[in-house]
Amino acid sequence: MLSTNSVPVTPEAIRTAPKVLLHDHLDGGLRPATVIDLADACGYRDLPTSDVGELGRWFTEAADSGSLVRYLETFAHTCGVMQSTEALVRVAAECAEDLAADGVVYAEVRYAPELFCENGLSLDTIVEAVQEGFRIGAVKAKEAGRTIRIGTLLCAMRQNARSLEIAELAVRHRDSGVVGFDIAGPEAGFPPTRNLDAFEYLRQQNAHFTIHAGEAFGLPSIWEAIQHCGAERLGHGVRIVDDIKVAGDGSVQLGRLASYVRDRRIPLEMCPSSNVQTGAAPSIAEHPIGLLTKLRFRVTVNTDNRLMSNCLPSTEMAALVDAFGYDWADLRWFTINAMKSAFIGFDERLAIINDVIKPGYAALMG
Ligand SMILES: O=c1[nH]cnc2c1ncn2[C@H]1C[C@H](O)[C@@H](CO)O1
Ligand SMILES: [Zn+2]
Repeated sequence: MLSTNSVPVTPEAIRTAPKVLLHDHLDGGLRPATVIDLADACGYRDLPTSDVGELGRWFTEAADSGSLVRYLETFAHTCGVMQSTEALVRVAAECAEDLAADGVVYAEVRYAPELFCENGLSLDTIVEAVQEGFRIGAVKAKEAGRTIRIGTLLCAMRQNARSLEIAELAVRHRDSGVVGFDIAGPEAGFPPTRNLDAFEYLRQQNAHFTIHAGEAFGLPSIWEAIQHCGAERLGHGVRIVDDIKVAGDGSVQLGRLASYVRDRRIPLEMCPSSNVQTGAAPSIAEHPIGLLTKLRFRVTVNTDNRLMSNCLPSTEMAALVDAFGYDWADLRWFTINAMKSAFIGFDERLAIINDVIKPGYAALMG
């Protein structure tokens, strides 16, 4: 029951609420002005425009293609300007600052180190530069009165054959901020089972991983990710609705895979705006997140790519409030779901839930 002293659930108030982000790509979250600065500094000449406003709009429009493969083409420009340690440090620092300014208290930010080797940087140097950037950004955020903790996920690209090497890199850096592993890139034609050796290695090492699955391909991809590979979480996972039947009278029947995902509390890293852009969902209002939330799957709300979707964690939540009428209790539920599902240790997760998230929402709920 909400108190009469409850703060109205406005976009501004949502920005102040504590939020947890599990699915955000470093190379999909640059500030447009930074893309232009970095392009100038490194002599990258392929940007479609050097006007900050136009470039921001270009990324959103180009990503708005209805296809994951075309959406992914826009990353050529961000990765193109991230080929030096200076650029990586800057992008990571700004990422931490931007997320903290939006009220994020814990974020897992991911990227594929293999995409930043064009000028000869080693994979280890790349990871160290990004960690340094996150450290600097968190310090700057602290100076601005915001506390943020960032964990890093390393992605291997599905179309390349480097996943074991990247999994080993993640384990090598596990004590300096890398908390897990993922596979990203085109889903159709690149099933997660192509990377079984990497997943086997990670499980042997007691390491954590999530898998992009059920975004541009359906149930077989989700089933393989969970039952063959052992994914702890699903990146997107929207297509799990293909295994749920809603009858005309509103009664709902879950298939075996959907039941398994819900029963095992497998976290769904849902990214509504990104899904509308790639065609995985027709609109925010018709996004499966509404049904999955009603059915109490372990739903979390994420940005995927802040630059390509022109979004922030707070604006994704505000869009859901608009579409589904969610209140503070719902937003707190998404946030606690995400914190419970993070890849950092139990004691740290519990401390953030009890000391930061619950008091933050209590203040808003009155
Ligand atoms: O939503 C996505 N699905 C699959 N791959 C993605 C998505 N968003 C970004 N990526 C890719 C492009 C990036 O270069 C890479 C690593 O962050 O991950
Ligand atoms: Zn993603």
